[in-house]
Amino acid sequence: MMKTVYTVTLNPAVDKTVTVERFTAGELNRIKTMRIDAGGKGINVAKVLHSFSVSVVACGIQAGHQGKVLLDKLQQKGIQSRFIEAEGETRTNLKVVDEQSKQTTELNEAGCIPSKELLEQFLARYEAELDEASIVVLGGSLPPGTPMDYYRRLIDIANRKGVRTILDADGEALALGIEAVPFALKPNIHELEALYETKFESEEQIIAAARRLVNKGISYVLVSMGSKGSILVNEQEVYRATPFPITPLSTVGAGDSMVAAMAYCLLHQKTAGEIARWTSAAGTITASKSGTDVCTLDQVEESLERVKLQRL
Ligand SMILES: Nc1ncnc2c1ncn2[C@@H]1O[C@H](COP(=O)(O)OP(=O)(O)OP(=O)(O)O)[C@@H](O)[C@H]1O
Ligand SMILES: O=P(O)(O)OC[C@@]1(O)O[C@H](CO)[C@@H](O)[C@@H]1O
Repeated sequence: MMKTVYTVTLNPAVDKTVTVERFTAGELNRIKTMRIDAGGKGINVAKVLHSFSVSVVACGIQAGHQGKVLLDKLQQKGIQSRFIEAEGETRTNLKVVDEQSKQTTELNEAGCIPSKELLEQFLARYEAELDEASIVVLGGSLPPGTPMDYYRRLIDIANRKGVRTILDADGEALALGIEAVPFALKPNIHELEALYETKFESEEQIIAAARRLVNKGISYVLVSMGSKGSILVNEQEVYRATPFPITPLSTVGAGDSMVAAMAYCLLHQKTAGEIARWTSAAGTITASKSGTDVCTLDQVEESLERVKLQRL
């Protein structure tokens, strides 16, 4: 059985992570350390899956010098990539880590604008290559000018071919993507609130919102809630996973590690309870690492029992 995971990152980034002692808006902040990583949600998922020894292909759109930097970084890690080249320049996203508060401030560029022809070319290539995939992960913002229903189209194609999809997006791209009924969704709490234009006052409300999505035919909805952990809902079950204590170094990519762990669990036919545990362990370990550095399989396996899992 084919076990390759395709990750789609239409708007990737070179992530520049800097640390400052104490970030103060409106003042001069001296940088203490700096690192560059290949970034973008699908790319981060590919990094985790590659380190889990899963066959993975990172696809998407790249451009210019920064696009080459990104491809070089993937190559150095041994990650197979199939990116279409656009005009312009792949964006650089700045992540400022405050050493004292342990908070990360993110400044994400909009990204380069792919032409209509290039977007059509990507769709055609995606459709042709999908025959090799067993799971497709669609993650992150759409590049400026991309039709908001682009994820819906990508999910429609995958559904027609019987390939399971995991969607991690926000705003209108998420809302329209849901219409195509992806196999799984990983919204964070803010994305879920924005989707239903509400502020959740209780866990029951979060579960009810996730259930509405499951009732549309989505098999798994995994809601991540930062240090508060996550809630996994499927047709029969609801789980709450509470992470073990960590010192967060950079939470960038923590959600992507959860998505990667979900893909890993689906490939290995794990139960809903196991998915809740694995995804929580993966996200938590990545949150304890610097830059866009991600969890390893050994670290996740060693921490599984430290996740507090409750069936609700
Ligand atoms: N401060 C923290 N302490 C412990 N675990 C954390 C912390 N922050 C994040 N995590 C872990 O990471 C997971 C994902 O976090 P979050 O909900 O912030 O994801 P996200 O918003 O999708 O992140 P991103 O988009 O940056 O990848 C959480 O469910 C939790 O397991
Ligand atoms: O601007 P988007 O596409 O929503 O998010 C992009 C991004 O913030 O997401 C990843 C972390 O999840 C980073 O590697 C990257 O910079």
